[in-house]
Amino acid sequence: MSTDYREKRKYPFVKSFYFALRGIWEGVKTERNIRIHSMMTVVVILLGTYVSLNWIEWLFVLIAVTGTVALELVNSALERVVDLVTEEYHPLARQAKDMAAAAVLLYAVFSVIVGIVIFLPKLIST
Ligand SMILES: Nc1ncnc2c1ncn2[C@@H]1O[C@H](COP(=O)(O)OP(=O)(O)OP(=O)(O)O)[C@@H](O)[C@H]1O
Repeated sequence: MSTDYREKRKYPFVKSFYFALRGIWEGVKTERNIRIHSMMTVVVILLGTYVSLNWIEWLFVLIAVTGTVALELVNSALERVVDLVTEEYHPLARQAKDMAAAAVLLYAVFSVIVGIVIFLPKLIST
């Protein structure tokens, strides 16, 4: 990659927005976990509407679901960067991928706890 390319790389805001949307689309297209979490996001939003969450509950639920998908995207981006740097086995590559996966796992546990705390009492009482 030449320095020249970096100097020219000043895109307007709308174009940067387009790149981000393209990143979401690439993630959904190529990563099974992102597809699963995106579908779960839709299900959770429908369920939240059905049980009439209040605004604080919505806030927690949205932080949980959007955070999970966002972290999955970062994890997938990091996997690609690692694969770009090396296709050989390398302890640092392993650590980088394992740590990124661990971040997703931790956040997924938080999301499940949020889901249980908010939805379980409502579903039991309906
Ligand atoms: N170049 C590498 N060097 C060392 N270990 C690696 C390397 N690439 C992958 N690994 C190990 O294999 C694991 C799985 O890596 P991989 O790239 O297949 O991701 P993944 O978790 O299967 O991703 P996904 O299923 O989300 O696509 C990593 O967490 C890491 O422990």
